[in-house]
Amino acid sequence: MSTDATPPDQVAHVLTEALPYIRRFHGQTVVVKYGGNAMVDDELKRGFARDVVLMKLVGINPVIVHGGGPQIGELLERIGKKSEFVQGMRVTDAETMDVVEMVLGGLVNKEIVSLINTHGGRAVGLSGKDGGLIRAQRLTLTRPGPAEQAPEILDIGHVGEVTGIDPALMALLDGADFIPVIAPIGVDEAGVSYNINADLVAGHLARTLQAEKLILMTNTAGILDDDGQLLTGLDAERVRDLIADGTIHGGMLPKVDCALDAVSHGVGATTIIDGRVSHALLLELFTDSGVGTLIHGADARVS
Ligand SMILES: Nc1ncnc2c1ncn2[C@@H]1O[C@H](COP(=O)(O)OP(=O)(O)O)[C@@H](O)[C@H]1O
Ligand SMILES: CC(=O)N[C@@H](CCC(=O)OP(=O)(O)O)C(=O)O
Repeated sequence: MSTDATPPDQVAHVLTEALPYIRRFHGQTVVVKYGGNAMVDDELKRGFARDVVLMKLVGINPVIVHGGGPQIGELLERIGKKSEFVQGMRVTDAETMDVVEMVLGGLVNKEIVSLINTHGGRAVGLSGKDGGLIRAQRLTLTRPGPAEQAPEILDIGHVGEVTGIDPALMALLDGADFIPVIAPIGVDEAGVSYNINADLVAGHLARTLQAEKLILMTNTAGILDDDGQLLTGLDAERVRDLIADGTIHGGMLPKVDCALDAVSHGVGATTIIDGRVSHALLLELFTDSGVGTLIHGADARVS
């Protein structure tokens, strides 16, 4: 029974609007990237956990990849270490890598697991090291050198790129109705750990699992144009134009990169949504209007 003043016909309308979406996503995998900037207040975090539990209960298979950039920055600051970024990636020396493991694999991961579990779900927290889930190698970044000289190779330490994802553990968890919550840490064959941008992990995972949808939750309404207006639907060509003219930059670049990669490799669609909006996940998945920016492939369904 509804406890607020919402008229019954509106409640009925919302539920019937959701029905075709529930049918469409039933049995499908949806990868959700929960960005550190979207984890801003306790009420929003509880709303996120409830949305994930609801997804699971209506037969969707949610897989959560979380970030935690601001949370890593906070702990580094507390121990008197400065955060430095090169091309959007955190320079990660051995000490920083320890902090990344503590914050992502420990604090943030377990907080999300605990929230989902207290709202009726069965979440399991993992980093990419568990079960060899995320294989990685050192990411090489370059900067153009002086005229006619080779590009300069930049050393940013333990920053990784995904070389492979082993879906076996995901299948096992899905089969037993658990919700995986994944910290973006990878490991190479020698057992060396890498700090990986969470958007890139989410994109790879969506591709490996052939997800129906990849949802990136961040701290803007979606992709905005130069006048600050929300762009609701973009195809690959338009995204490339927006990158070329500088409208898309900074932290939005890895998101659109992984979105384009995902939709060109079998993922139904990617949406970039505002994690600061209460129940943004439900609005995105189960309403006609959706929220945020949808990036679709050439032959994708636009919904
Ligand atoms: N065209 C754009 N539209 C919206 N945000 C953009 C755009 N280009 C760059 N950005 C920046 O990207 C940021 C989101 O990336 P980021 O800070 O890395 O978020 P997260 O922590 O969620 O991964 C926005 O807050 C904004 O500053
Ligand atoms: C290499 C690199 O930069 N890794 C990120 C990993 C966390 C992340 O991606 O968190 P958000 O999604 O909240 O930004 C970092 O250290 O901040």
